[in-house]
Amino acid sequence: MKQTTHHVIPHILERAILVSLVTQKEKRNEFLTEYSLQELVALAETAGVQVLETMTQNKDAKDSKTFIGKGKVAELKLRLEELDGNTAIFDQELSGAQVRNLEAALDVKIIDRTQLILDIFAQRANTREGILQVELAQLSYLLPRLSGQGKNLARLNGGGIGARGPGETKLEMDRRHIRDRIDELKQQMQEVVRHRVLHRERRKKAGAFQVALVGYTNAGKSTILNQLTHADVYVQNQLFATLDPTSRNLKLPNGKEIILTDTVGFIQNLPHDLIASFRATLEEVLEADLILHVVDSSLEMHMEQMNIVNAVLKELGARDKEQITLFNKSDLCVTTEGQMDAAEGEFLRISAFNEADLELIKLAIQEKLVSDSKWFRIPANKGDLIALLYRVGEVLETDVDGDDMLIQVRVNAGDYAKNAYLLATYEDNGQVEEGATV
Ligand SMILES: Nc1nc2c(ncn2[C@@H]2O[C@H](COP(=O)(O)OP(=O)(O)OP(=O)(O)O)[C@@H](O)[C@H]2O)c(=O)[nH]1
Repeated sequence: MKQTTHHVIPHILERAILVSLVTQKEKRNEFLTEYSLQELVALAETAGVQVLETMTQNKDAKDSKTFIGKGKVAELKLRLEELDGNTAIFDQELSGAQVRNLEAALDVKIIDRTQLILDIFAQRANTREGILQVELAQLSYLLPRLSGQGKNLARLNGGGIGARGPGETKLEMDRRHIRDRIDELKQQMQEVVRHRVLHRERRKKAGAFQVALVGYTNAGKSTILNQLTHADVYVQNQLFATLDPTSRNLKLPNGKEIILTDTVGFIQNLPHDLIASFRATLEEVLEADLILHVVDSSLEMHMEQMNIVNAVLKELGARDKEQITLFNKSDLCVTTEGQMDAAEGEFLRISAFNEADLELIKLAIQEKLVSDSKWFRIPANKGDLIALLYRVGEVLETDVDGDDMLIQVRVNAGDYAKNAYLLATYEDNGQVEEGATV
């Protein structure tokens, strides 16, 4: 019987040589290029590819026809034959013409970094939103790469990378059909986005404090979410184990509940089509009151990873959000003060498996929540103002002092500003410094 779920499609084993081109411009940052190639190995293995070896080509500039140049193509062909390879995976994005020329010259399947990442996403997508987003990204990648009548799609009929995913059967369509399908997917996405916005608004109305876990892929975001909330989110020592955002309630030491959301991992050179297609998901980060930026501090490259995440956050417009950096996996390494100083704002050095560290995370969130709040002293006969406070934010604590009610509220800046003329005179700053000596 034919299986329809993409998880169980029999895997066509790719035996691949991984190729990276270092141009003069990139040479200045050789370390990053080398790291990118190592990462490509991890990505390929995550996608189920057998990696035969890696190959680097130094060149002044890319070759418009074959990307790496004729001589290197000949060398690659020889190695593919010697090692019985059937695939070449390139660390940079290739044009449609380059793919066709390389295919003609090498007679193996040609994949680039973007296509590989899209393939992993296609295997991971589980929700309707994730599936739509991946298919949209795959087709947007494919469309400008089709030649003539789209006959080159035949190369995908063999299955494996580039042919897998939610839109699998649809990848065999011609150009016109692909355009129609992209329009259809965009429409369906609008519906999904509308739902998401409604859902977010509802959550905002409910006044919940929202915290988003962001970070480079494999940094430990899902583990932290699971450990903090006893959730059951898929954790794997693999890249992009989580694709769809997962939200859970988390109770803080003071008894308040907040919403903690795990998001898709970031990676360098995240394909542009993917960022565009996943905007709806990534925008969850924009709604957060606080970002927990998880860093795998056991990696030599963790500073570079941090910068990449910060750059993506900037692209999303989330750069000015409050951040706490969590230098995770401290059980595996010693992170120096100097390295941690590079964090934006506050930071904690933690291990997701250490109970005391988990408490520290909760306390840090609690501190932010409380520092976001104001105390008000409202005379008992001003019931309307008390009701108003419940509308402009989340009431954290109440107390009574003689005839006055003391109310601590995490105010929603916009709503508060509109009502400040009524409320400002009742702000009570003395209350915040609890236990202060007179
Ligand atoms: N030693 C150690 N391992 C950890 C720690 N936190 C997470 N891990 C491991 O790191 C790997 C990745 O963890 P995940 O929680 O899946 O990472 P993620 O950031 O959600 O990954 P993506 O879904 O790829 O974005 C898993 O094997 C975890 O067990 C930690 O503090 N110490």
